[in-house]
Amino acid sequence: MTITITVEKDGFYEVNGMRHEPSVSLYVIPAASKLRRMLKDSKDLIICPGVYDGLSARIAMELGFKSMYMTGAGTTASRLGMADLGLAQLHDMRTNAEMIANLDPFGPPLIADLDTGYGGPLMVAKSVQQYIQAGVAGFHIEDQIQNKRCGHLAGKKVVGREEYLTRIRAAKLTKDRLHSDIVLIARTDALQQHGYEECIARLKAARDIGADVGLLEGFTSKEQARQTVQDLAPWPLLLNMVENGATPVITTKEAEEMGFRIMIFSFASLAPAYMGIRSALERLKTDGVVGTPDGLGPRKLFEICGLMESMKVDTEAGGDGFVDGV
Ligand SMILES: C[C@](O)(C(=O)O)[C@H](CC(=O)O)C(=O)O
Repeated sequence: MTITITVEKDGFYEVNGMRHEPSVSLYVIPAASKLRRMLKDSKDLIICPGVYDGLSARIAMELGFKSMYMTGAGTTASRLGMADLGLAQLHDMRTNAEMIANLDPFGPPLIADLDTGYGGPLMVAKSVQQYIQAGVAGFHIEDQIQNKRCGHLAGKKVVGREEYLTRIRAAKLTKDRLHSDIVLIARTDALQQHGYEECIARLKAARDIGADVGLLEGFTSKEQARQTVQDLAPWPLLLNMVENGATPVITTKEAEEMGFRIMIFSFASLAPAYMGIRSALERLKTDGVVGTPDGLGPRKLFEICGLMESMKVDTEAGGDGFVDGV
């Protein structure tokens, strides 16, 4: 016999088509558990557009993406106005991740960049704890030195294997201590400095400590990407697709066929934001107007940012702020 239980957004659930009032809370599934289930219960590629602020996250949600990635490069660019050179610290990253992860409690789980973990084992433990408390569903932690840089720039340096594994161990112990489902993604940037074999050795060691997913940063060819999936199978791997970076363009279809389980697109919002904002400001400079298309007024933009839901919350509570609309 098959019993189909469908949990609705309001917490009511249906068993074989009959609607029931919840006697237990079925609907507050932590994002981390959601992501873990997505990894476990299906073989589908988990596609995460890179987002870097509230608006880019809202757009990803508007389009129905099932998961998102908070880019450290984008966070650094948007919050600090600086390049991805290890300048964003735990506070910058955690506050951004927390805001994005909590925009919609029923929304897509968020994977967030945790860079190097921002220090020694104690600091890694603190960082992981803060990500868990912020509602982040998964994070990657890497082996670059603290003065790190974007994984797609030359001149990267990594710490020794043992120090890297200390970071992974600190992360794993923290998530276990807090009984969190947060998905631990072990990233290595050792390819430039030490070559492919060292990357595989590092990732295998991270896997043996209990990392859930592996990430080899900056593949230089499609063959190498495919080979890594095979060399580490059946361990799930994440592919970071940065167009015009170190890796040739790999589509979601190709990544799925290669056997990757998660794919992040770090610059999916940042690069288009640059192009869009720049051309609008150019028009302003040359024509004296921004040239915003018809229909794209404040209301439309606020609707993307939850205007209707906010009005509903106020009205349901008896507020009179929106009785005459907006
Ligand atoms: C994935 C990454 O950590 C990010 O911040 O999005 C960056 C992206 C980039 O700067 O190219 C990385 O690959 O190091």
